Amino acid sequence: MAIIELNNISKQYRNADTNAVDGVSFSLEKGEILALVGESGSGKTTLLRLIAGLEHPNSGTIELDGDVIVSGRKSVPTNKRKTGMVFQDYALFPHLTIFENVAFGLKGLSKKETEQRVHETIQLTGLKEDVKKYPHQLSGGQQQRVALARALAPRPELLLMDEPFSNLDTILRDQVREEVRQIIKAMGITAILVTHDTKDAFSTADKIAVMLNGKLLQLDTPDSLYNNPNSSYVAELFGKSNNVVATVAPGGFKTPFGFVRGPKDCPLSINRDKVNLFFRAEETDFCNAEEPHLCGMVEQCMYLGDHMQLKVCCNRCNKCANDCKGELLDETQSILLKSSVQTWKPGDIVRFKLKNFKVKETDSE
Ligand SMILES: Nc1ncnc2c1ncn2[C@@H]1O[C@H](COP(=O)(O)OP(=O)(O)OP(=O)(O)O)[C@@H](O)[C@H]1O
Repeated sequence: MAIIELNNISKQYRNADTNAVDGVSFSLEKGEILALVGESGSGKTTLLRLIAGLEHPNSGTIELDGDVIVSGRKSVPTNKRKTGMVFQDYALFPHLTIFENVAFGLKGLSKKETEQRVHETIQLTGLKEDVKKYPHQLSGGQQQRVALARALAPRPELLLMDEPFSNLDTILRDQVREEVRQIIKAMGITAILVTHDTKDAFSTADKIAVMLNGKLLQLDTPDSLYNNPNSSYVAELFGKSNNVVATVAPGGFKTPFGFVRGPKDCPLSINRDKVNLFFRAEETDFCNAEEPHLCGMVEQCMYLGDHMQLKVCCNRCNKCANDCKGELLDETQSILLKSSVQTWKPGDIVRFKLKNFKVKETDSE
């Protein structure tokens, strides 16, 4: 059953020319974690605030746990929505202890019930030793957990988190992401987190929604978004990708880098001469001149720690046995390859094959 359902939600701020959120619809099942990703100004925070009740949309409806909470002028107040919120700066009360911070949102419970609920939540979030401390006595990661515990203590149906990891350093961030996911999953709560960091999204969420200019471009599992992006914008957001223009030929495709044999399940009912071959930098293998291969020339090398990223242009010299010279469609095309060997230099000839690629009739943008 859907816990949250948005239908055609739009929001235009006063004096703005365009919608900050533009016709967004999606639903989430109980227990799912969704990450909203997108560049700055794409509308992520506005969407979260609309769900929380901190903003009201110009149009559209929102249902939470089967109840309509937003429709026309109807807007269930924030404190009556079964949502919990974790803010980017945690927004803890500095003069209250951790216990008091976590207890803050608990209304209508007896003293005993409050104590029990706070202790249960604190236990889950691993803060048992810290209940009597004040926020400034805790590390960033611990404060993050207090903010999470405070949002979770009232047992919301939906947890909303705005850039929850952005104040943490890289090492702590990896650890806290994992902890947060485990806590949310252990409680079976549905959650939406806003982030501009795709690593946050990949490591924490079950589904990812990509936003641009207020619109939802694609909502899918991390795997589908990575392997089947519906636009070059989404593809680029999740890692370096290549989109090579190719000519359809018997048995495959002619590209500026050589001939690519068509996969068995390739949609060769393609009704046009030119297509795009989409593949990621890591979906290639280097090979030698004796086996069928594509080739190009290294134009630029970039050291990236454990690997090197090569910018490869089409090979305009005659050193390679692979006859790609006759098939040049667009000599200006270049691709990115990833190599664990770090000895490449500009001008080197690269021979490679595609382990995997997708044929796209047109780029959907
Ligand atoms: N209170 C406001 N009044 C007017 N315009 C606003 C307001 N809040 C946001 N906007 C505008 O709405 C658009 C979406 O902003 P929003 O903060 O939702 O994007 P975002 O994706 O969360 O960005 P960021 O990652 O930088 O936080 C932007 O153009 C922003 O300038």
